[in-house]
Amino acid sequence: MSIPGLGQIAPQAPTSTQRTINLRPFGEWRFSIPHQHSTFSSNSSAAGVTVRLVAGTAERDGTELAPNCVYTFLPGTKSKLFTDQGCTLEINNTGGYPLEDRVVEYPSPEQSPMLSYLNLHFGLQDHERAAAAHAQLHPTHHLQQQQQQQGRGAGAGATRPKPGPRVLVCGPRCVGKTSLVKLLAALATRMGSQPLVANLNPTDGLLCLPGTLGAAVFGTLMDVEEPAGGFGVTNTPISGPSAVPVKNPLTFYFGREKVEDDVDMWRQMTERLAVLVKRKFERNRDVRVAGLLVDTAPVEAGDKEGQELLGWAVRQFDANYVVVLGSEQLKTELGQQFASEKTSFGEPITVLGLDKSDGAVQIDKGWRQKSTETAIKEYFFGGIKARLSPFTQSASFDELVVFKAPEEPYEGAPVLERVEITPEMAHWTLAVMIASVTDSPQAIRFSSVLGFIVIADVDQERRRVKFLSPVSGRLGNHPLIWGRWPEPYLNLLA
Ligand SMILES: Nc1ncnc2c1ncn2[C@@H]1O[C@H](COP(=O)(O)OP(=O)(O)OP(=O)(O)O)[C@@H](O)[C@H]1O
Repeated sequence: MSIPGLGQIAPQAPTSTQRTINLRPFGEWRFSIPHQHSTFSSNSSAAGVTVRLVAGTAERDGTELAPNCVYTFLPGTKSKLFTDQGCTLEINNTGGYPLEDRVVEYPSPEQSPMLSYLNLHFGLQDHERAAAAHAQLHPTHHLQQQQQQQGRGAGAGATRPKPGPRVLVCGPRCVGKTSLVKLLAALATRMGSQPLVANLNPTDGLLCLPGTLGAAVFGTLMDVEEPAGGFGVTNTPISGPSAVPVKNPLTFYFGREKVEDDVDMWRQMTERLAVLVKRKFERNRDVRVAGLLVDTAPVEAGDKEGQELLGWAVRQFDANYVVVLGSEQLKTELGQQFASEKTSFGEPITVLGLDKSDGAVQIDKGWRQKSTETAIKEYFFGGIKARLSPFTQSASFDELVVFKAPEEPYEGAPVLERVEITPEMAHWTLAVMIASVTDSPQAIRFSSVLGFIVIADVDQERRRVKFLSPVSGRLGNHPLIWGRWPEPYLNLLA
């Protein structure tokens, strides 16, 4: 018998952390697992929320989940699983993460924005097939010989081999631009294609830290588990052994958060990236035929300067499709801008408007900052699949050559200034450039990034600096660039 007030604790209903959901065709399971912060600690060793595909098909941004495999989605992931044929998913939150999720189903596929995204993919595949047929009819070596005989360089007009579709995806903030680029890249690779993907939005990094612009060939499976869904830092050779094939990005160090922070530098880097993309097209038939997908920074309707910069990018990359997500007005404005323009191959520039998914959500400043911190941590210490041990190195001030991007860019400002190491640099991430310390500041600024180090400690009296590097060995005569962003939010050695 129990005495009221002093009796036994009423038996608790067992709280199950596992549940099963069924999705109809074209349904989505949308989920968000907040970044971990000090007030929350997981009550188990589970690294995140796990999902198993029990029946049917499911994919994250175009990359399919294998049946019966357990996938772990980590804190800091905001995404969806989509099914075209219907599926059953088993979701397990043994760690008790504050998961927010919901199932979204549409009365018919026509009402899901995914249908238009898939149709875009099929349209691009047609274009790719046409480019492949063109390549078959006009083998490159023959064309190059022809150009040489005619005394024309590789840039000469109509005889150049025509690449596959070059698609620039744009739109206002957080409408799902990156998700669409990921989806199109993943679907293309599923068809055996090897498209190039370029990122012109410094707030994100493509297979690299935020603050960079870059491009990479996507010819293999993407990592569905990492928070950035295959575009993050854990998919590169620096991240060590990986179950998912790594990609080799070509990266420029912008060192600022937004395009507006240094428009002139952004233009110059975009122009150089486009030159390298075209060079890749010239040298690799498969990549050329698969074409290009370009992700861009947010631009709103009515933003004349933003649209002018989009126009610049379209011309540099010779894009023949401009996909505008989530703004009919922006689509109209860009349609007018490109109405009478043609690519260098004489193709019209087609502006397509697509609806945004209502699942694409605004990412607030705090979430972004946490994602940036996570990317930096993962770069040096690895993710859940592969832990990395960065090397702590010590050097005298005279051994490192550091350049700094000017605080506030102004017309005629030097691209870089040589600086002494100071305590102010502690905890900043510096880019290691593929250049020599004897190169000109211009050559260093526009060389590509070899990797990053983080300054751990500066001892001004002894003129020594301690830093973390993902690889052992001296930096040799590689110069370093100290950018203006991402700021040192965290002490990696704490
Ligand atoms: N259908 C969806 N369901 C759930 N989440 C989604 C969906 N589509 C996109 N998201 C998520 O919404 C967020 C914003 O999407 P995304 O990053 O693709 O937008 P964006 O337009 O590229 O953003 P930005 O303007 O910051 O570059 C991301 O976390 C993405 O994973």
